Formats: sequence, structure tokens, C-alpha cells
Amino acid sequence: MEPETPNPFDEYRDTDSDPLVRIFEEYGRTDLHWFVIGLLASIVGRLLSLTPPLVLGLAIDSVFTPGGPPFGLPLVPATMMPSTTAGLVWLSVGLILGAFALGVVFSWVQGVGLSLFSNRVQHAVRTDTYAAMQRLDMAFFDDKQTGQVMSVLNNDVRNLRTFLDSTLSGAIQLVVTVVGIAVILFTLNWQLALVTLVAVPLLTVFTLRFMTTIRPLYRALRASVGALNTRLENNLSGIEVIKTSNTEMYEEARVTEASREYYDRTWDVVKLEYLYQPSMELLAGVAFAATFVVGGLWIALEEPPLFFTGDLLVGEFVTFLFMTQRFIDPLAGAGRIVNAYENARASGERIFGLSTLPVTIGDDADAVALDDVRGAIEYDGVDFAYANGVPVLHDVDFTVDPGQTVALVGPTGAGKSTAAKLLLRLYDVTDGTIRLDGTDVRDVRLDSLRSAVGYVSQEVYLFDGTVRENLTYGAFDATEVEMVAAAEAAEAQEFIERLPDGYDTRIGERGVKLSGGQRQRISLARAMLQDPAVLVLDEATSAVDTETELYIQRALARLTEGRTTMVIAHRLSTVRHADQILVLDGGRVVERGTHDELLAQNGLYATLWNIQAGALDEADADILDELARRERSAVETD
Ligand SMILES: Nc1ncnc2c1ncn2[C@@H]1O[C@H](COP(=O)(O)OP(=O)(O)OP(=O)(O)O)[C@@H](O)[C@H]1O
Repeated sequence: MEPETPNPFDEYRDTDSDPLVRIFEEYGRTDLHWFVIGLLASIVGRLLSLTPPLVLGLAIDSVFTPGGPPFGLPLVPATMMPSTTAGLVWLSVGLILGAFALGVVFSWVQGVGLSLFSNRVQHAVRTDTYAAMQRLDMAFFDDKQTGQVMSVLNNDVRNLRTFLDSTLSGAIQLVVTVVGIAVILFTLNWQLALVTLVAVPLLTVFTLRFMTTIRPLYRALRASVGALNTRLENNLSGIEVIKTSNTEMYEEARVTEASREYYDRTWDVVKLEYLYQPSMELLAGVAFAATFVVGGLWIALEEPPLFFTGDLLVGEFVTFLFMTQRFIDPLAGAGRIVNAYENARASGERIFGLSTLPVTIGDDADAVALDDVRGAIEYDGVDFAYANGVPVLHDVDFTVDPGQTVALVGPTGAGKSTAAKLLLRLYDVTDGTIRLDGTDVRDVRLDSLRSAVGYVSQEVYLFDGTVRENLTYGAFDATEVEMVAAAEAAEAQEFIERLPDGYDTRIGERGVKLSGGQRQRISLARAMLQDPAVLVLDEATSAVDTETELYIQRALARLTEGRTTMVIAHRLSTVRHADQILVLDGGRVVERGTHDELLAQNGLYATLWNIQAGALDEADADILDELARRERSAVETD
């Protein structure tokens, strides 16, 4: 098995502030009224639930015990009380039933209020975090942590919702119940109340200790969810490679390992819970038993036991026992709330960690929008290194006049794609300057730069959707006529019309239902519709048959016509007619000139040309040229 790689998300965690407080500050305000309504309903509901045992105790002492004290309710004048025993019984029953019925209403209000609040916050957090994630630098995505990001946007955001929905109100209910009951118990009999409450400090110490111990375990658990997602996501994306490489068993082992890690981290949490929960329940049981023993003796002996003083009525004792149960149970269950809190906190740290990552490639306040881009490009002493610090480009210098084509060629890994990506500011230069129409690209607004510079990558990415949706992607205002014209110019019209539903054919995730050549032509049509002043073409390495190649070359000729074009060429035959060819080697421009000039220099370019079976290539290229010439004259004579 491969060595465990450090989880990159550890460094993105925001631990400076309590993320759950931030959630309220940043997201809670707009919908706070729903939270308050839900919370108030939950508090009233809790208090109502204390009514039945209280009324029951009163009824036992005043109604069912001959000679007991008069039936009195707080805040209700004695004159308003029924005078007959039957009346009092009905009053008691009515109060108990009324409390239950009202409880149902309040619990409904609580559910609606808190659900609305938590779901709205969840929606806002998810969309904001997604938007923030999208703005992050390419360097972030280079680490390929799709699964981790997905788990932040899905699992972590959902955890947060659960916290806002039930945990938080659960915690407040707990406090209300405990304080409410403590007040009632002290009012009924403060001495017996002390017996019951003796367990509280112990329960509190236990819970605090549990919180600090379980926090790091939850962090590890959340990270392992992300790691498992990453593995699954990677494997689904690479399913074709897995099948064709016969690596199903190997991948099963890797998924098993990631799943095992998740299982182990979950188990760490569960083990601690199983240690804590019974201890709490035991303590609660002891408190209940102590109350029962002391109160029971008090009633049975008809005098206070030990050092206790005063009276205890049977009804009071019944209320006491009911209340003790209701008091102790939630306290013993505080662990569940602590658990959910720590789980949500770990999730919140990840969410804010992701959404507050610094973005280095963005717009300065005084960034300018470019109008009417002519397409003059200038690379001036450009150096570049990726995040790992290894220099990739050294002192790259060149200029391209508007409308001209520059080709970047050179051995694999020479830095061609990197040089091109710098023009789009997918990364920023480490040193030197890149200018578009004389303006440093770092001073141009990103949206304006990227609409001026089109990028056709060698890995054509098509979205799951129809051909139409993919063609008009990024040019959403394009009309039907414009779209069809672009498809025609990209030599795609014919095959699209042969698809079962034409432009409305769904092409599957990443366009898997199309051939490589078809995908390339769709991406060229997309670029035509976007109509950028400057085009960066990362030429496809995968060979297509000669006919398709012809189509693509023809489409390319139309696309690059009148536009400044930077082509990253792998097959030299395709750039023989470029106005300028730059030969990169080890990140430096080692030769420059036209095809003929470079061949005459007899340097690296000439060698590469020969390696690519130049003679044969030349013959192929001549055939292509001839075919293209005939096509053109056919079109002209039409
Ligand atoms: N995201 C990245 N992070 C770190 N290093 C990278 C990254 N992308 C490329 N590199 C490194 O930068 C160097 C130049 O890569 P680049 O893709 O620009 O070469 P290229 O000339 O376009 O190669 P090819 O012809 O194979 O496409 C290589 O050594 C590569 O390993």
C-alpha cells in the first residue's frame, strides 16, 4: 500500500474563531426571526411538558388526600378555583390534557421555525462556499482534492444544518428544562432538591472532559470522510483506466483502506461515546436512587430522615420523582448534544477554512476592462514556478502582433502549456510581465481578460447535457442562427444533424457519447461562438484519422483567421505556416523563427522535425494542404 499522504485540508481549517458563532454572525441574521420563533416555541413546549407532573402532585395532595392543603395554582386567585372535588378533578384533567394539546402545537411551530431557519442557512452557506471555492486559484485544484471539496459542500454543510435544526435547540431546551425543574424542585422542598442536584457538578465535569477529548477525534473523522470521497471520486472518473488496466482488485483494496480509515475514525468516536454515555446514565441513576431513598424514607417514616427537617407530602414526592427523571435524563443525554456540537464544529472549521482561503489571482481595485482588444501579446522576461517552487519557465521573451499566429513547440514538459496558461492568468508569473495590448494582464479585470482570450484545451471537457448546451456554453446569448453557423464553421454541423436528436442530443457526462474528433469540433465551435480576439489552442495529442484531421484543420483555419493565436503544437506539421515558431526546451526559448528558418538552423527544431518522421509528415501535410486548397476552391466556385 502507498504511504499515507498528509491531508491537505488540515492546513485549510479555520480554528481561529468558533465557526458556529460565525455561522450566526454571517448567515443567521436574515432569518433570525425563524430561529427565535422556533426557539421560543421549543422553550414554551418544554415548560408545558412540566405541567402534568406538577398538576398530578397537586391533585394527589389536595384532591385525593383527605384533609390535604387547598388546591392552588400559581398566579390564579383561590376564588376562581372550583369548590367541589369533582370540579377539581376535572380541572386537573383539563390542565393536563390542555398542556399536552398545546405542547403539540408548540412542537409543530418549533419544527417549522427551526427547519426553515436551518435549511435557509444551509442553502446560503452551500452556495457561498461553492462560489468562494470557484474563485480559488488553480494551484488549489492542482492538488486534485475534488472529493474533499465535495464532502465540505455536502456532508459538512449538512452537519451544520443538523446542528442548527436540532442540536442548538436541544441544548437550549436542556438548559431551560434543567433550570425550570431546579426552580420547581427547590420550591417544593429545597433539602430533597439538594440530594437530586448533587450529581450535577459531576455530570458537568464529565461532559466538559468529554468535549475536549472528542474534539480532535471528530476532526479526524471529518477528514477521513473527505479522503474516502476523494478516492471514490477519483475511481469513478478513472473507471475506464481501471477496467482496461485490470486494476479492479487493486482499487478495491484502496477503497477498502479508505473506508477502513473512516470506520476506524468513527469507531474512535463511538468508543469514547460508549464510555461516557453509560457513566452519565449511572450517575443519573444514582441521583434518582438517592432522591427515591431519602424521599421514600421521609414518607414511610412520616418524619424527616437523617439531618433533614420539615414535611414532605406524597404528592410532592410524586412530582419530585417525575421531575427528577425529567431533569436527570436530559443531563445524562447532554453527551449527544456535545457530540453533535463537536461534529458540527469540525464541519464548520472546514467550511470556513475553505471559504476564507486567500485568493491571489483576482481583480485589483483599479483593474481595467479591455475594450476592442486588438490582440497584441508581449511576454517580457517571464519566469514561472508552480507552488512546489521548481522553476518551469526562464526569461521567456516574445511578442505577437495582432492577428498573427505564434506556435510553441518543444519536447514534452518544456513548459509550452504553462506559458500559454499564464496569458489567461490561470497562474501569475513569478517574475517579468505579460501584456495584452500593452496592458499588464494583472491590471486587467479577469472577466475582461478571459473573454478576450479564448482557450481551447487539448482535453476537451463537455458538460453533461445536450449538444446545444455545450455549444453555447459561455456564449449563452447566441442565437440559433449563430450557433448553427459556428457548428458549420467548425465542421460539426454534419455529424450533429446525424445524431438522434440533433442539437438536442444528450452527450453524456464529459461527452463520452461522442468520438474524440467530434468532441474537438464541438469545442472549436464553442470557441467560434465566444469569438475571442486572442485564441490559445492547446493542440490535441491524440491522433485522429486523416479525414477528421482535415476537417479539424479546416475548422482551425477558419477559427484562427484574423485572430491572434497561440498554438501549443505537438505535431509540427500543423504549425508549418505559423508566423513565428518558438522552440522551448527546459523552460527557455532556445530557437525562434519560421518553419523554414528553423529547419535551416538545423538545431532542436530540425531534430524534432526529423524525429517526427519529417519527410513522411511533410508528405502528409502536403496532401492536407492540397485537399484544403481544393475544398476552398470548391466553396469559392459554389
Ligand atoms: N500544476 C502543476 N504543478 C506543478 N508542476 C506542474 C504543473 N503542471 C505542469 N507542471 C510541470 O511543469 C513543467 C512544464 O509542464 P507543461 O505542461 O507546461 O509542459 P508542456 O511543454 O506543455 O508539455 P506537454 O508537451 O507534455 O504538454 C513540467 O515539468 C510539469 O511537470
